[in-house]
Amino acid sequence: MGNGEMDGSHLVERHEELRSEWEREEEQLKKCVEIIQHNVEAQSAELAKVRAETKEMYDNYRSDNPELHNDLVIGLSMQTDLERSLTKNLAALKKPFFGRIDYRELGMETRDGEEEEEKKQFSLYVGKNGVSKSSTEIIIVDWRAPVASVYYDSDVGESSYLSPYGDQIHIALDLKRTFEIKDSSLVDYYDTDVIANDEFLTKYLGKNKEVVLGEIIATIQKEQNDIIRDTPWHSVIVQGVAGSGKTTVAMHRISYILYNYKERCRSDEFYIIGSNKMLLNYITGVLPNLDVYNINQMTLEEFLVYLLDMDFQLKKKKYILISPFAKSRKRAGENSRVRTLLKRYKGSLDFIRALEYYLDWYEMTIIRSEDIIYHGKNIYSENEIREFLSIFKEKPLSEKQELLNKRLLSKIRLVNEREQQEKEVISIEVKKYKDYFGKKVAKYDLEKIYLDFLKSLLDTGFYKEFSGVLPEKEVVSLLMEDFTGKKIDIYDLAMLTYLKRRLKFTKDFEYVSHIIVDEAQDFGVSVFYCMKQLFANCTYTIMGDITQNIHYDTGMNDWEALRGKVFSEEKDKFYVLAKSYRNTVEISNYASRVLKHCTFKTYDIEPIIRHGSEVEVYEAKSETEILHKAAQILKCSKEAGYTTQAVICRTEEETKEVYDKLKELIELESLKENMEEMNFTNGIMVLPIHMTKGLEFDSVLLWNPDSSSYEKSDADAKLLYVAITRALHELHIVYMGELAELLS
Ligand SMILES: Nc1ncnc2c1ncn2[C@@H]1O[C@H](COP(=O)(O)OP(=O)(O)OP(=O)(O)O)[C@@H](O)[C@H]1O
Repeated sequence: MGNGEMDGSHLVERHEELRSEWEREEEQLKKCVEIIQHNVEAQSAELAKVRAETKEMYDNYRSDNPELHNDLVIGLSMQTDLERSLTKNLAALKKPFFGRIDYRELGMETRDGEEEEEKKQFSLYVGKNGVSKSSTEIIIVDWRAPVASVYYDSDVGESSYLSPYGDQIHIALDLKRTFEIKDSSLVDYYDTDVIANDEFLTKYLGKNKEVVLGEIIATIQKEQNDIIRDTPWHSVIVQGVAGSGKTTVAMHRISYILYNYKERCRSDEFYIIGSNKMLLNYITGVLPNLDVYNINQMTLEEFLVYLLDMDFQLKKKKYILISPFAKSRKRAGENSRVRTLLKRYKGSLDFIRALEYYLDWYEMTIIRSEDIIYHGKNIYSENEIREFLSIFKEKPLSEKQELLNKRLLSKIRLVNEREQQEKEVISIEVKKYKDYFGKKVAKYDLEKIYLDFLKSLLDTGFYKEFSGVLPEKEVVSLLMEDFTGKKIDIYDLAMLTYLKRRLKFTKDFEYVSHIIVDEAQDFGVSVFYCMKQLFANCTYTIMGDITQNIHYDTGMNDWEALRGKVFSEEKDKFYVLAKSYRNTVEISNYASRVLKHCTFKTYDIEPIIRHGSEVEVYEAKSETEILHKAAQILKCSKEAGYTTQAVICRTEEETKEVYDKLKELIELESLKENMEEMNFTNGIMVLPIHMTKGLEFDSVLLWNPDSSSYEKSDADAKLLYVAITRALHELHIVYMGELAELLS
C-alpha cells in the first residue's frame, strides 16, 4: 500500500469521525431545544394562570382590604418573575448554548505530591441561562456558574476551578468547544486547540455594532473573566485601554455577582455611576439581557443631589451647575492660572481632607468636652468624652450628641439614686442636663457651614496641624466667589454631601452596597475619598483609563492616589486590560501615534488583529469644500452598510455650528439643545468629544482638528485619543489650515 492510499483512508476515517461528531452535536441541540420547548409551554400555562388570578384580584380590589392588597402585590411580582423567565427561555430556544467543556475531575492534590486519584468525567454545555429538565437534572450550565469559569480560563490540559463551597477542584480539560447556533440550528463549531483565539474573536468583532452595549458571554477573555468573577467583598479598580471591554466587563460582573451572591447582594443596592445620561442608557441597555433588573443608574451629579436630598434649585437656576464643557470656548488652555489651580485643588485629596480637619474642629465646638463636675464629683471626665468620640468617630455629629447625652443622663440618675433622692427631684435634674452635649438639630445650614469652611482655608494658623497642602489665597477667593455667586460643580456637591453625612444620620447612606463607576478617570480622587467616607460597607468596581481623562485638571492622570490613599493596595485589587477589541489595527496604531507626543505615562495598546481601511486624512481649502467632503464621506460610509456614524467636534458650540451647516447636505440625527438629553441612535450623530465618551461608532469623522483647536498638550492628546478610539471600522479626518501637531 502506497503512502497516498494510507493518507486517503485516513482522510475518509477523519471525515467520518467529524460527521458523526457533528451529528452528535445536532442531536444534543435537538434534545436541549425539546426540553426548553417543554419548559416554555409549562411556563406559559403557569403565566396565563397567574395573570388570570391577578386580574381577578385587580378587578375586585378595594383599598380597605389589606389582605387582598398583599395578595395582589405577591401575584404581580410572581407574574414579573415568570415573564422574565419565559423571555429567557424563549431566547434560549433560539440559541440554547454557546460552549461545551469535557473534563475529568482529578483527586485532591496531596502535599507530598502523591498521585492524583482520577474521578468522574463530565461533558457540560454552557449557555446564557441555565436549563434544567427537572430539579436535579441540569442540561445547560449557566455561564455564571462556578464550573463555567473553566470555559473562559483554561485551555485544554490540567486546570482547576473554585467550587461554590470554596474548594479548588482540579480537573483535566479534554475539550473546549464554541458553537455558532442560529434559530435553533447548528451553524458551526470550533475547538480551541484547532482555531486561534484571535482568529475566532475577529469573526465577532468585524460586525457592525448596535446602539446598546453588546453581551460577550461566548467570547469573554481570561483576563476579563478574572475581573468579572472577582468577589464583591473587596473593591476592584481596572485600568483598561480604550475598547478593552471595561464597561462590558463591569456589566457582566454585576450579572455574575447578583447570580452568585443572591443572599448577600441586592440589585437595588447597586449603583452605576456614569458621566452622562446617554452613556448610562447605552451601557445599562445590556442589563436585562444579562438577567439584571432594578439597578440604580445615575450621573454623579444626580447621585450626589439624591443623597443631599436637596436640589440646590438647579432647575430654577438658583445654583448653576458648572459643566467643564458647556462653555463656548475652543481651547481648554485658555483658563487662567488660578482657575487651573482651583480645578486641581478641587479634584485633589487636600480639599476633602481640609474639610475633614475643619469638621473635626467644628464638632468639638459643638460638643463640650470638659470634665463634668456634679455634686462635687467628676462624673464624666474630658478624657472619657474624647475617648468616646474617637471610638465613635464614624458616627454623625447628631448621633454622637444623642449617645453622649444618654450616657450623661444615666450617670446623673445614678448619682441621685445613690443619694436616695425623690423621683421628682431626679426627673428635674435629668431635665436640666438633657441637652448638655447639644440639642438634636433637625436641619443644618449646609451652605453656611461650607462657606465658613471655605473662608477658613485662608487661615493658615487654623490649619497648622493639617498634614495636607492649602491652596493659594487667590484660589480660595475664586472658590468662594464661585460659591457665593451660586455656581457649583460636582466637587462642591461631593463636599456638601460629605458634610451632611458628618452632621446627620440618614438612611439613604445605608442602602448602598456596591458602586460601579465607569469612566472613573474623569472624576477627581477627592470624589472617591468622599464616597468611601459616605458608605461604610460599600465596595466598588471602578473602571477607567487615565489616557482618556478629559477633565485634565480635576480628573485622574494616574492611579497612585486612588490605589494607595483611598483604597487599600493589600485588600483591594488592581487590574490592567491591554487588549483592545474595538478598533481595527489601523485605527489603534493611529491612536498610539497621538500618545507618542505625550509626557504622561501611557499603557500600551495591543489590538486584536483585525484589519480595515487606512485612516483617511483630508485637507480642505475652503469651508464649502470641507462640508461637501464630510457629506460625501458620510454618504459613502452609509452606503457601505455602516449603521452608526459620528461626526466628532471639539466643543458644544462647534457641534451646533457643524450640525446646522451639515444638515443642509445630508440627513442627520437631530441635535437637542440640551445634549445631555440625547439618546444614542443609528444614523449620523454630530457630537462633541465629551458626549462620545464610552460610545462606539462603525464610522467616525473627526471634524477639523486644526492646530488652533488642539494644541500640543497632554490634555488635548487625551481628547484626541478619545475621539479616535470611538471608531470601530473606519476613521476619517477632515480639516482646514494647519493640522494639529498631535496628528501630524
Ligand atoms: N471578549 C470580548 N469579545 C468580543 N467583543 C468584546 C470583548 N471584550 C470587549 N468587546 C467589545 O469591544 C468593544 C469595546 O468594549 P467596551 O466599550 O466595554 O470597552 P471600554 O474599555 O469600556 O472602552 P472605552 O474606554 O473606549 O469606553 C465593545 O464593542 C465590546 O462588545
